[in-house]
Amino acid sequence: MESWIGLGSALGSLAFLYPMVQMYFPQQLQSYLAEYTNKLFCYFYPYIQLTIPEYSGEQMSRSDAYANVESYLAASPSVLRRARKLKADIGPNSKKLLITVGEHDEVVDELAGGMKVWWLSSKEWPSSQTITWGGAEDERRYYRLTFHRRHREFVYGSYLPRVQEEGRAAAVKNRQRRLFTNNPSDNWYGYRRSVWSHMPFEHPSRFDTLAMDPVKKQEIVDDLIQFRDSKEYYAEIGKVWKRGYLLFGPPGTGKSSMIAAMANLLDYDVYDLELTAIKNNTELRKLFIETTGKSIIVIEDIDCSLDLTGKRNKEKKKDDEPNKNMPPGTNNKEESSKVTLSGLLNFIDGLWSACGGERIIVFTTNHVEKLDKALIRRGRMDKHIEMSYCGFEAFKVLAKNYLRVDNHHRFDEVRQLLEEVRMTPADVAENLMPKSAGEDADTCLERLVEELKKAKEEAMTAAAAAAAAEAVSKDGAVGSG
Ligand SMILES: Nc1ncnc2c1ncn2[C@@H]1O[C@H](COP(=O)(O)OP(=O)(O)OP(=O)(O)O)[C@@H](O)[C@H]1O
Ligand SMILES: [Mg+2]
Repeated sequence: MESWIGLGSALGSLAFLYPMVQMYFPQQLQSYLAEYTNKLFCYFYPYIQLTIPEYSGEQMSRSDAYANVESYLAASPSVLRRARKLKADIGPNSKKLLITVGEHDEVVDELAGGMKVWWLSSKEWPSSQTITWGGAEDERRYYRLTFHRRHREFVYGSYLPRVQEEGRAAAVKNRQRRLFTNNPSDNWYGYRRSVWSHMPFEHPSRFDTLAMDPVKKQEIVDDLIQFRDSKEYYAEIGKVWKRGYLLFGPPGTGKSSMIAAMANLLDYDVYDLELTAIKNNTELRKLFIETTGKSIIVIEDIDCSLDLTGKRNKEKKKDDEPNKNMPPGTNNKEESSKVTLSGLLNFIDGLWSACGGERIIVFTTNHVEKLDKALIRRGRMDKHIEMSYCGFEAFKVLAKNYLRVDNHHRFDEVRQLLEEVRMTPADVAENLMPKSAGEDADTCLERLVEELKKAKEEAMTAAAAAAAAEAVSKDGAVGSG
């Protein structure tokens, strides 16, 4: 079988005769010759060759199809075993060494039913003497797939889509996850500028280290996994494959930690969207379009983002009034963000998210009551999660995590106090963390109990003071009445 392919290549190399044919034969004879040579070629050579170049399109950007084949071959041990030349590289977004078929080598992929296809990894240099930036980009790498004509339907309809899908999945598994932050729009244009900056995402938070009610936690984990695995379901019901989460609660209750745990669970990238750095809805749209699938788009402290809440609207009105401290002619309106509620709603709704699926959008806030109802209605923010003060179950997770203890004689006391006092998981965690090598679980739990008692006393004193103030104001009201 391989000898047929060799023959094909040999016949292909007869192409050098073509200029001679052009020179000595009239036009019509030339086309006859071309047609019959082609027929003769097909008669002797029943194989089809399909080339997937590394760079394609007007922008000459790296082709996803090429990258997927590369990952597919790297993830197929039976194919790789037959390679004589291998190459190893850490790709732009990968965290592991990718070992795949080296250049000028050909491997065979044996499929069910004794069917075979051949992958050649190769490269060529452009014939024209054009000058380009950088040396390596001059080489044009490509994969060439060879298969028998009679397998054409199978290759186009099943094999190639499978190669792409498996390659993509392997690349996702191997990729270094990233944390993106939006650049100010003044930096968006020019050589190699981009709307997002990124760094490796290496936050250690996981669901098993997250302190919260275990039933609630399990419900969230199930919901996320259900979302991740529901590609077909979303397509079936005609819904964009996205889900919105609203995390609300006081500072230090684990909202940001929960987002990191979500990203780690699902293996998604995180886009941290700073709304105040965005000038208008058009910029917001551009940012969204430039996000990729398998990602969590986060807007932290949404109540502090301009124009979205009642309070901010009032502040905006104040901004619109002329500022006496600014020179005449300058407009402080320009300084304020013009991202509007409707812009943000469009951003979350189907309109712009139609450009791709598998995205989770998370808003966090300390003041859920301040948010516009339109923003957080179901369908936009599908799941509302309250992160609250530390309960006993949440404390047990922290004790296990920070002190490696499942049980302790102090636990009953802690349970009692946590029912009476409100303390955030961040504060509980801080008290549980050993401050020196000599501190053991006893010391840390004792410190926590002391702090809880202190907080209880403070709360009682504050309550008594508030009651006294109320009594005074009531007396005053009665007296004046
Ligand atoms: N529920 C929790 N489980 C485990 N650790 C927590 C939890 N809540 C807070 N912490 C600890 O406290 C620190 C601060 O928590 P985090 O940043 O997640 O709070 P937050 O709710 O996002 O606060 P803010 O509203 O101020 O942004 C974390 O680094 C983590 O160590
Ligand atoms: Mg936070």
